[in-house]
Amino acid sequence: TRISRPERILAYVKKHAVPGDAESVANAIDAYCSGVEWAMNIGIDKGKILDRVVSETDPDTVLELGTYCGYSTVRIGKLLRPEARLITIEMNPDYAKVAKQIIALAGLDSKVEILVGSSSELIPQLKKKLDIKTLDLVFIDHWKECYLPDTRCLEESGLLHKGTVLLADNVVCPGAPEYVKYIRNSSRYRSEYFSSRLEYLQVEDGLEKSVFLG
Ligand SMILES: Oc1cc(-c2ccc(F)cc2)cc2cncnc12
Ligand SMILES: [Mg+2]
Repeated sequence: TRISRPERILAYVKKHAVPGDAESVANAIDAYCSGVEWAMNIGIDKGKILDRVVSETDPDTVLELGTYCGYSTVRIGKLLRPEARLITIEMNPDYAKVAKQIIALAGLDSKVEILVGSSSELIPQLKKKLDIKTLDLVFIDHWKECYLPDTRCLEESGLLHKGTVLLADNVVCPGAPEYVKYIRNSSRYRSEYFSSRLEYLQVEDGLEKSVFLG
Protein backbone atom coordinates (compact mmCIF):
# COMPACT_ATOMS: atom_id res chain seq x y z
CA THR A 1 0.00 0.00 0.00
CA ARG A 2 1.07 3.62 -0.64
CA ILE A 3 2.49 5.61 2.29
CA SER A 4 -0.10 7.67 4.17
CA ARG A 5 -0.79 11.38 3.68
CA PRO A 6 0.95 12.28 6.97
CA GLU A 7 4.00 10.28 5.83
CA ARG A 8 3.96 12.11 2.46
CA ILE A 9 3.89 15.41 4.37
CA LEU A 10 6.81 14.24 6.56
CA ALA A 11 8.85 13.23 3.49
CA TYR A 12 8.28 16.68 1.94
CA VAL A 13 9.26 18.45 5.20
CA LYS A 14 12.43 16.35 5.52
CA LYS A 15 13.38 17.37 1.96
CA HIS A 16 12.48 21.08 2.13
CA ALA A 17 12.73 22.30 5.74
CA VAL A 18 15.85 23.41 7.61
CA PRO A 19 16.38 21.21 10.71
CA GLY A 20 15.96 23.29 13.86
CA ASP A 21 14.11 26.04 12.00
CA ALA A 22 10.47 25.76 13.14
CA GLU A 23 9.28 28.44 10.70
CA SER A 24 10.73 26.53 7.73
CA VAL A 25 8.91 23.39 8.92
CA ALA A 26 5.53 25.17 9.08
CA ASN A 27 6.20 26.84 5.71
CA ALA A 28 7.08 23.48 4.13
CA ILE A 29 3.81 21.91 5.35
CA ASP A 30 1.83 24.90 4.03
CA ALA A 31 3.63 24.71 0.66
CA TYR A 32 2.83 21.01 0.36
CA CYS A 33 -0.81 21.31 1.45
CA SER A 34 -1.43 24.37 -0.76
CA GLY A 35 0.32 22.97 -3.80
CA VAL A 36 0.17 19.17 -3.70
CA GLU A 37 -2.64 17.84 -1.48
CA TRP A 38 -4.98 19.29 1.13
CA ALA A 39 -4.57 18.23 4.77
CA MET A 40 -6.38 19.26 7.97
CA ASN A 41 -3.72 21.58 9.39
CA ILE A 42 -4.98 24.88 10.80
CA GLY A 43 -3.18 26.51 7.85
CA ILE A 44 -1.91 30.03 7.10
CA ASP A 45 -4.90 32.35 7.71
CA LYS A 46 -6.24 30.72 10.89
CA GLY A 47 -2.61 30.09 11.86
CA LYS A 48 -2.00 33.85 12.02
CA ILE A 49 -4.96 34.21 14.43
CA LEU A 50 -3.54 31.33 16.51
CA ASP A 51 -0.14 33.07 16.56
CA ARG A 52 -1.71 36.30 17.82
CA VAL A 53 -3.70 34.56 20.59
CA VAL A 54 -0.62 32.57 21.72
CA SER A 55 1.57 35.69 21.76
CA GLU A 56 -1.03 37.73 23.68
CA THR A 57 -1.56 34.90 26.21
CA ASP A 58 2.20 34.19 26.58
CA PRO A 59 1.39 30.87 28.30
CA ASP A 60 3.63 28.75 30.57
CA THR A 61 1.54 25.61 30.04
CA VAL A 62 -0.40 24.77 26.86
CA LEU A 63 -2.64 21.78 26.09
CA GLU A 64 -3.42 20.90 22.46
CA LEU A 65 -6.21 18.44 21.68
CA GLY A 66 -5.57 16.90 18.26
CA THR A 67 -1.94 16.83 17.06
CA TYR A 68 -2.34 15.30 13.55
CA CYS A 69 1.06 16.02 11.88
CA GLY A 70 2.16 18.58 14.46
CA TYR A 71 1.70 21.70 12.31
CA SER A 72 -0.12 23.73 14.99
CA THR A 73 2.13 22.19 17.65
CA VAL A 74 5.10 23.71 15.79
CA ARG A 75 3.29 27.04 15.23
CA ILE A 76 2.50 27.30 18.95
CA GLY A 77 5.81 25.84 20.17
CA LYS A 78 7.98 28.32 18.29
CA LEU A 79 6.24 31.21 20.10
CA LEU A 80 6.70 29.82 23.63
CA ARG A 81 9.32 30.90 26.15
CA PRO A 82 12.11 28.28 26.70
CA GLU A 83 10.72 27.21 30.09
CA ALA A 84 7.12 26.87 28.80
CA ARG A 85 5.60 23.42 28.14
CA LEU A 86 3.21 22.20 25.45
CA ILE A 87 1.32 18.92 25.94
CA THR A 88 -0.41 17.60 22.83
CA ILE A 89 -2.86 14.69 22.79
CA GLU A 90 -3.36 12.53 19.68
CA MET A 91 -5.44 9.36 19.63
CA ASN A 92 -4.12 8.07 16.28
CA PRO A 93 -0.69 6.44 16.83
CA ASP A 94 0.26 6.76 13.15
CA TYR A 95 -0.38 10.51 13.24
CA ALA A 96 1.56 10.77 16.52
CA LYS A 97 4.54 8.93 14.99
CA VAL A 98 4.75 11.49 12.16
CA ALA A 99 4.12 14.45 14.48
CA LYS A 100 6.94 13.38 16.80
CA GLN A 101 9.40 13.51 13.87
CA ILE A 102 8.08 16.86 12.57
CA ILE A 103 8.25 18.43 16.05
CA ALA A 104 11.84 17.12 16.47
CA LEU A 105 12.79 18.48 13.01
CA ALA A 106 11.50 21.88 14.16
CA GLY A 107 13.80 21.65 17.19
CA LEU A 108 10.89 21.85 19.63
CA ASP A 109 10.99 18.40 21.26
CA SER A 110 12.34 19.80 24.54
CA LYS A 111 9.18 21.92 24.98
CA VAL A 112 6.63 19.44 23.62
CA GLU A 113 5.22 16.22 25.06
CA ILE A 114 3.00 14.07 22.82
CA LEU A 115 0.52 11.81 24.62
CA VAL A 116 -1.03 9.05 22.50
CA GLY A 117 -4.53 8.09 23.57
CA SER A 118 -8.07 9.31 24.13
CA SER A 119 -8.37 12.90 25.38
CA SER A 120 -11.27 11.94 27.66
CA GLU A 121 -9.05 9.36 29.38
CA LEU A 122 -5.87 11.45 29.46
CA ILE A 123 -7.25 14.83 30.59
CA PRO A 124 -8.18 13.59 34.11
CA GLN A 125 -4.65 12.21 34.48
CA LEU A 126 -2.76 15.37 33.49
CA LYS A 127 -2.34 16.78 37.00
CA LYS A 128 -1.01 13.56 38.48
CA LYS A 129 1.02 12.26 35.52
CA LEU A 130 2.57 15.53 34.38
CA ASP A 131 2.76 17.49 37.60
CA ILE A 132 0.59 20.19 35.99
CA LYS A 133 -1.32 22.62 38.21
CA THR A 134 -3.41 24.52 35.68
CA LEU A 135 -3.40 25.28 31.95
CA ASP A 136 -2.94 28.79 30.55
CA LEU A 137 -4.06 27.96 26.99
CA VAL A 138 -5.99 25.05 25.47
CA PHE A 139 -6.07 24.69 21.66
CA ILE A 140 -9.02 22.45 20.70
CA ASP A 141 -8.66 20.89 17.25
CA HIS A 142 -9.70 17.25 17.40
CA TRP A 143 -13.04 15.54 16.68
CA LYS A 144 -15.88 18.03 16.92
CA GLU A 145 -18.09 15.74 19.04
CA CYS A 146 -15.34 15.77 21.69
CA TYR A 147 -15.05 19.56 22.05
CA LEU A 148 -17.82 19.92 24.65
CA PRO A 149 -17.29 16.75 26.73
CA ASP A 150 -13.55 17.46 26.91
CA THR A 151 -14.16 21.09 27.95
CA ARG A 152 -16.49 19.89 30.74
CA CYS A 153 -13.76 17.41 31.75
CA LEU A 154 -11.15 20.22 31.86
CA GLU A 155 -13.49 22.20 34.15
CA GLU A 156 -14.14 19.25 36.45
CA SER A 157 -10.45 18.28 36.58
CA GLY A 158 -9.60 21.72 38.01
CA LEU A 159 -7.23 22.37 35.10
CA LEU A 160 -8.67 25.80 34.25
CA HIS A 161 -7.83 28.98 36.16
CA LYS A 162 -9.35 32.49 35.97
CA GLY A 163 -8.02 33.75 32.65
CA THR A 164 -7.31 30.39 30.98
CA VAL A 165 -7.86 30.78 27.23
CA LEU A 166 -9.66 28.11 25.18
CA LEU A 167 -9.17 28.45 21.41
CA ALA A 168 -11.29 26.13 19.25
CA ASP A 169 -10.68 25.44 15.55
CA ASN A 170 -13.41 24.63 12.96
CA VAL A 171 -16.36 26.16 14.74
CA VAL A 172 -17.96 26.74 11.30
CA CYS A 173 -16.49 23.98 9.09
CA PRO A 174 -16.94 21.13 9.94
CA GLY A 175 -18.61 22.98 12.86
CA ALA A 176 -18.98 22.29 16.59
CA PRO A 177 -22.55 23.48 17.31
CA GLU A 178 -23.00 21.91 20.77
CA TYR A 179 -19.67 23.36 21.93
CA VAL A 180 -20.46 26.85 20.54
CA LYS A 181 -23.96 26.82 22.08
CA TYR A 182 -22.56 25.86 25.51
CA ILE A 183 -19.57 28.19 25.59
CA ARG A 184 -21.41 31.28 24.26
CA ASN A 185 -24.26 30.83 26.75
CA SER A 186 -22.12 30.03 29.77
CA SER A 187 -21.58 32.80 32.34
CA ARG A 188 -18.25 31.13 33.14
CA TYR A 189 -16.67 32.19 29.80
CA ARG A 190 -16.25 35.35 27.74
CA SER A 191 -16.22 34.26 24.08
CA GLU A 192 -15.21 35.92 20.83
CA TYR A 193 -15.47 34.57 17.28
CA PHE A 194 -12.66 35.16 14.77
CA SER A 195 -13.89 34.65 11.21
CA SER A 196 -11.40 33.22 8.72
CA ARG A 197 -11.06 30.64 5.95
CA LEU A 198 -10.83 26.85 6.04
CA GLU A 199 -7.20 25.85 5.59
CA TYR A 200 -5.93 26.18 1.99
CA LEU A 201 -9.48 26.84 0.65
CA GLN A 202 -11.92 29.74 0.08
CA VAL A 203 -14.54 28.20 2.39
CA GLU A 204 -15.53 30.13 5.54
CA ASP A 205 -14.33 28.80 8.89
CA GLY A 206 -13.31 30.41 12.16
CA LEU A 207 -11.87 30.15 15.64
CA GLU A 208 -13.74 30.66 18.93
CA LYS A 209 -11.66 32.20 21.71
CA SER A 210 -13.12 31.79 25.20
CA VAL A 211 -11.62 33.11 28.44
CA PHE A 212 -12.51 31.12 31.58
CA LEU A 213 -13.81 33.51 34.25
CA GLY A 214 -13.44 31.09 37.18
O1 LIG B 1 -9.36 21.74 10.49
C1 LIG B 1 -10.09 20.61 10.22
C2 LIG B 1 -10.81 20.48 9.03
C3 LIG B 1 -11.54 19.30 8.79
C4 LIG B 1 -12.31 19.19 7.53
C5 LIG B 1 -12.40 17.96 6.89
C6 LIG B 1 -13.11 17.85 5.69
C7 LIG B 1 -13.72 18.98 5.14
F1 LIG B 1 -14.39 18.87 3.99
C8 LIG B 1 -13.63 20.20 5.78
C9 LIG B 1 -12.93 20.31 6.97
C10 LIG B 1 -11.53 18.26 9.71
C11 LIG B 1 -10.80 18.39 10.93
C12 LIG B 1 -10.75 17.37 11.90
N1 LIG B 1 -10.04 17.55 13.03
C13 LIG B 1 -9.38 18.72 13.22
N2 LIG B 1 -9.38 19.73 12.33
C14 LIG B 1 -10.07 19.58 11.17
MG1 LIG C 1 -8.80 21.89 12.56
